[in-house]
Amino acid sequence: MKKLVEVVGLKKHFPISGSKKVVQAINNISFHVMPGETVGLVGESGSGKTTVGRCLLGLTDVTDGSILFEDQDLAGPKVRKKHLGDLQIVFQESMEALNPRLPVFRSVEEPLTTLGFDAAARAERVREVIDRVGLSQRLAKLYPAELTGGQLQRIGIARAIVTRPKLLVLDEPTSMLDPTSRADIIELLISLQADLGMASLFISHDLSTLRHVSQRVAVMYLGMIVEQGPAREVFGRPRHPYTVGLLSSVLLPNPDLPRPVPVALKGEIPSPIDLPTGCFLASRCPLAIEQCRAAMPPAHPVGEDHFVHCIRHEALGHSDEMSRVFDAFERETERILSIGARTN
Ligand SMILES: Nc1ncnc2c1ncn2[C@@H]1O[C@H](COP(=O)(O)OP(=O)(O)OP(=O)(O)O)[C@@H](O)[C@H]1O
Repeated sequence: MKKLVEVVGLKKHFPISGSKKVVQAINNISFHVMPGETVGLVGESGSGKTTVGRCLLGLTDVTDGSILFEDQDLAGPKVRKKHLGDLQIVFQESMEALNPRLPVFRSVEEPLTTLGFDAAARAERVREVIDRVGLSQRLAKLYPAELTGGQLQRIGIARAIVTRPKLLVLDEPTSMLDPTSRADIIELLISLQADLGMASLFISHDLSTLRHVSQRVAVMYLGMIVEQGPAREVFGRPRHPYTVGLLSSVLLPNPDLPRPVPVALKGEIPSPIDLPTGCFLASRCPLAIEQCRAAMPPAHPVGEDHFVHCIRHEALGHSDEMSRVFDAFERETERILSIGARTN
């Protein structure tokens, strides 16, 4: 099957005013999204997830590399224009994407106006998507300030799907919501995707949500993808010390879960302005050896469609301790996601 989106060697560096240095937000990443699939992009705050989404949408220019959509480079203005309605984004807070002075249906129809739809076609599409996201038509006449967080997020989703996109970028779409609204929105997104056949890039630092929604997942650290592969493999048998550390840290607040964690990352995250040579994780990784500090590790295949940038991935092994941690992670995921089901 043809790839829907292919990102090749993407770099994004932000200049710092009054300095020759730059913020190295994205450092040579490559990944793809197949039609209809959900790819999860996970990483701690500042790892570059939002910047990847913004580059895809053309909201920020890229420093190097290319983004292909159905084999065409989006860098060409004509190609970007041709695919304007094909790529859409849902932000963490839809309030920011909506005009506070307009009833929300006007914000939902805006992307159609840009695409040149006439008033009657716009009205029909808006009615259709308001229904589809589970809101009453009455609510669409209200102003953003009159809606709850969950309703606003549904409006943000309606606005994004109104052009019938092939790729939806979801940038932390549930992180500002209470647990019940969060579970509802996740279920809505899953059902929309099944009905409309859209692909999505689901950006989140919430591993439990990503485990639930993604078919494949890419783990970011300091602007690099350190591990990518099928979600069940990456979450069930992670092969990069950073992924193991990230999963272990989710479980730490719960005293009933196993410890000590299999990989405890030490120290501070290096600054994206002064990145170290070699592996960016070396200063924090308990498995690091001299060679890790000498050169950036290339991608090692560790399974079908599963890669890690780590020369020590074999040393990670797969202990009983680690299995218990990941079983506990699965149970924690089920528990969190069942909250919405129970309260509905
Ligand atoms: N406009 C900008 N100018 C300068 N630096 C920026 C800009 N936007 C992002 N950055 C920097 O780029 C890096 C990546 O930021 P980004 O927001 O993409 O990370 P993130 O993983 O999405 O984090 P979060 O989960 O907190 O949103 C950070 O160091 C951030 O400070």
